[in-house]
Amino acid sequence: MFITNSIITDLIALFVTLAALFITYWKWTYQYWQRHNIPYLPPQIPFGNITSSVIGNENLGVAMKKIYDKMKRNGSKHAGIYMFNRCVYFPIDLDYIRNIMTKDFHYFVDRDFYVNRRDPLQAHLANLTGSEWKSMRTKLTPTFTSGKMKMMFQVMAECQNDLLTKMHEECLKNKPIDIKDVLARFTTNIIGSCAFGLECKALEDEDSEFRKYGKQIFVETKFVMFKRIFGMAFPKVAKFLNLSTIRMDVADFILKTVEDTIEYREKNNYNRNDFLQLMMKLKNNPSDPDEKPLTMDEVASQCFVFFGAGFETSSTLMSFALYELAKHQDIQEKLRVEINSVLDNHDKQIIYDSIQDMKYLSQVIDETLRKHPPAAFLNRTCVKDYKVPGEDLVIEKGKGIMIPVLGIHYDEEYYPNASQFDPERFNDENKNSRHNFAYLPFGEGPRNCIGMRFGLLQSKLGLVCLIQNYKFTINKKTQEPLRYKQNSIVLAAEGEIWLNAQKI
Ligand code: HEM
Repeated sequence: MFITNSIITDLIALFVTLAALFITYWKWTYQYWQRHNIPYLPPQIPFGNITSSVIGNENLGVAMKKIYDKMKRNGSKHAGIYMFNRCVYFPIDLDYIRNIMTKDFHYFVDRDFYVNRRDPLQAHLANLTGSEWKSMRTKLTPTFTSGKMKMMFQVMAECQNDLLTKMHEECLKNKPIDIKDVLARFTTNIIGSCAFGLECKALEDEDSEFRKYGKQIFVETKFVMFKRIFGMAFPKVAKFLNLSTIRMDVADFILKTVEDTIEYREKNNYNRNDFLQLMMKLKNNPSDPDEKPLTMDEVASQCFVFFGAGFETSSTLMSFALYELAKHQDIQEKLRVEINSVLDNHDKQIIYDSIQDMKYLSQVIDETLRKHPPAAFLNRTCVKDYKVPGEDLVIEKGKGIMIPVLGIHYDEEYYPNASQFDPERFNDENKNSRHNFAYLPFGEGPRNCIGMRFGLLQSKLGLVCLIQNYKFTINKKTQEPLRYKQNSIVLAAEGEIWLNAQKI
């Protein structure tokens, strides 16, 4: 049934009508924050306030920092942004952020990421929501106490010999070192050993499967990044389209590794005090008889997130720390003096207690995480209508919340001369004089990073071992000023960090 005599004219008319409807609907959506009298920045159809990240070359965390800077300059305590046509609440005042992450946490229990639960390995702690998350978090928390960390330290420490051997080989080549790659191999070995009792051989073997698949988890194509952002903006459409954001070959590898290791342990009655053993207990005989045992997919999902979250964030932290230390030789030397003097008091042994005694090392790490937080933003979903205290605003159930970590970490009000690397910002006096929520590298509240102690410990171990033995300088292959990669979940340097290392 044609309206005109030409099918082409009819199709054009249909297209124009649909485009007009789409634009009208989008424009109407883009009045949401104005209707609620909340400060906002003018959005652009169709990507809203994230055009630079979707089609440009800008990391999403950096885009959020720019929004933070503008809104803060305007004196706003909070704002509203648009991701495609999704309305997202953007708190700026640190007390508002504290309320969301801790005091009123029960309104904001879930994250605001798109998850396709039909994909394998997606039932992990970081993705779970509501009561499923709470129950899993309670089960996994005992794995990460300081007592457990102290116990695991010996296993971690054994991995430093392979790190030093690798560094020795790299130095013999007389070429710049891609330090992130070396350190990601080191943390892959640690997490493989501490979590699964496996020797990953990522430092020794250039083609180690763990390194190959580990890398795949974080190498994001533009298309996968687009699907992630699209899924955040349109979770229902993404679910309907069954959009997948996981690499099936990586999922198959992890699933098979976990299945084989569990089978071996069960057949041989082999017990090891590690993360996998705890998972096996939750699968076979949970302590509470009313508790549903974990399925193999659930067990493998937790292993997957611990593996992924465990090696990439810490190796990123160490790489940025070495970058800053290479740029600031005085700070590098001061750290080396502390390391040598503490180790002298511990028979030159890098043990758990000696690492705890290194105060300046903690400051260097804190300052690195301030300047280069691996998670440049955090997010939450509002799970029931929430009245913002002191404001005439109710955040409706289902709305997303974006917490601009990178923006806060560079706010001159909290960190004067913020682009300067200065570990003294984290001495006791300066630390105590700042608002607690001005520093969020591990998130905050009940949903903060469960592996924080583990991540800090392995990063400290790696830095102590390297700074004690090598002097680092920047190689000119490093692209400066440093820019962050666009298609990367964890903040990473564009073009990698290339260092020269000289044996001491
Ligand atoms: C320097 C190292 C690390 C950094 C900077 C880091 C950072 C973070 C951040 C920012 C979050 C989100 C917190 C929030 O939303 O409030 C997070 C969550 C998480 N991290 Fe880490 N992380 C690190 C190391 C680790 C390690 C070593 C593991 C595991 C072995 C781990 C496992 C997790 C898990 C499972 C979650 C989700 C927690 C939940 O939803 O309950 N992380 N991490």
